[in-house]
Amino acid sequence: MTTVTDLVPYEDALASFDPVMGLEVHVELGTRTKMFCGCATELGADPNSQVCPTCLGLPGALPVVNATGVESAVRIGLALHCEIAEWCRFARKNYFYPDMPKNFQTSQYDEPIAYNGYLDVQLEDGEVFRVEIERAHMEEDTGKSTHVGGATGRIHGASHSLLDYNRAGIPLIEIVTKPIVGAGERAPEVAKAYVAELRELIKALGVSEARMEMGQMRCDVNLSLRPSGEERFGTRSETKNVNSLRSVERAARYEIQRHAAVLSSGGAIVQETRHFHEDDGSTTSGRVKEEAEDYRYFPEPDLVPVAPPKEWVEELRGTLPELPRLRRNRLREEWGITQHEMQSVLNAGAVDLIVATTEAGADAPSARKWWMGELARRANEDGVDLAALPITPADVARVAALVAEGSLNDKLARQTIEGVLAGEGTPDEVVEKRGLKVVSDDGALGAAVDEAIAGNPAVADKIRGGKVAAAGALVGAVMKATRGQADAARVKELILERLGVEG
Ligand SMILES: Nc1ncnc2c1ncn2[C@@H]1O[C@H](COP(=O)(O)OP(=O)(O)OP(=O)(O)O)[C@@H](O)[C@H]1O
Ligand SMILES: [Mg+2]
Ligand SMILES: [Mg+2]
Repeated sequence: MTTVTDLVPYEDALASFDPVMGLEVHVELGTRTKMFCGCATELGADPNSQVCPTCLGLPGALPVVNATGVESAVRIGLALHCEIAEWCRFARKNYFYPDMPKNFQTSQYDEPIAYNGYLDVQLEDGEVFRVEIERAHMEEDTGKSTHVGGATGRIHGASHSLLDYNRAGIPLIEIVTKPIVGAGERAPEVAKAYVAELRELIKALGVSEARMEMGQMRCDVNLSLRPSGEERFGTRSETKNVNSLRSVERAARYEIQRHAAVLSSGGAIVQETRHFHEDDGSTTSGRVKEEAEDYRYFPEPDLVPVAPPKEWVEELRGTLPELPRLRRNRLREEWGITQHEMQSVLNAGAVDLIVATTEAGADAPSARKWWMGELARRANEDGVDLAALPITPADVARVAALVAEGSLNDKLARQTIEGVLAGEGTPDEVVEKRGLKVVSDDGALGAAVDEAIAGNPAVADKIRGGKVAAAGALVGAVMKATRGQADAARVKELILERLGVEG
């Protein structure tokens, strides 16, 4: 399948070379309609059911700019601390590719809507690394080709290519970094952290769900090496459409090792696009890359220039949410957890759920405990996102409240959650229907306690002799006999009372 390429061990590559990276991230905006026409953007529609003369580039069709698309672009630019152009145009980027029905992509070239910004990213050890942003510009997505037939199902060897233009014309924002220098051996980690932070930012802005696995956000990883101490950049390779955080990190790492192998053996890097392969983490050659002039960029004659009024831009600046990194650090302190624990919460997609649960009245440790424990396990088992589980933060807060007031113990609380997930109703309804209340009534517990003492005379003697810790075994026996519904603390008190021992 993939051609085997010599690689230099990672540490050796870094001993002789300094990596330079450039990340281009494409984000599909969640607008209702396409960037230049009124076609719907919903996913999953029948192929070629969401197309019109404009997005198919038929002669005589005229595009119109999607105002929400521009607003999203400005908000992204502002959140990235960019300057916003007072006046800018779209440009035609001309190239032939079957998934691009117009034979050009409407993009922006030397007049991007946002430029000169930065995004601070936090690395695993807590250090903050600033990634400078060159520009964020508006453009449109291409269609989708599927290669079928033949032996491999890949483009080479397939007998047919099927084209679906539903995606053609969906608004994209392309965010391009300046060359990232000075990351050294941490370049792959920086790349991953940058894309992760950008994704959080995009989600916080509400402009896209930014689901990488669905292609709503994808990253091109440009990478070159220069001999340590050298000023001039080396020739870059560009690994296209990397679609997970882990893959971004792996692609950068692989390219560092591959470039080092080529350069160390006296070879030269070809400026080309490359494809990343999830299975073995390798990249293979794509096409030799056009230079900008090959695209014959020129200003789009069919679209008016975009001139965002200053007051409007300032108004949008006022609506920006708290930056995700700062919000995470604030919550981390409020919840009293480590950076590492916060990372797990983030990875689980649980930040907002925990916040909502605390807002519904739970304390942060309980909210975190349920979402990161029982519920994370369930989501994992069912292969769904935590947020997709059929339980609300208010439900979780109610369970936590029942535990806090002593009506439920841990085990019963888990059964209550199980009932809610099974669609049996609200936590109170589940408790009622399943009869899950903790039994703390002495009358009801007394018999079980007596039985436990009678059934374990040796343990009872130990306790009488002063070994209070041994009471745990008897508590366990009572819990078992009452199918977990006894109030464990009260049971222990009763046992000690019965045996005439001070607690
Ligand atoms: N020698 C280099 N080594 C590593 N990164 C580089 C180098 N030169 C430029 N870059 C980075 O590579 C990226 C290039 O993206 P850009 O969109 O500007 O151009 P492109 O890749 O030629 O165009 P396209 O949008 O068609 O892919 C930028 O992030 C830039 O900072
Ligand atoms: Mg680019
Ligand atoms: Mg590029």
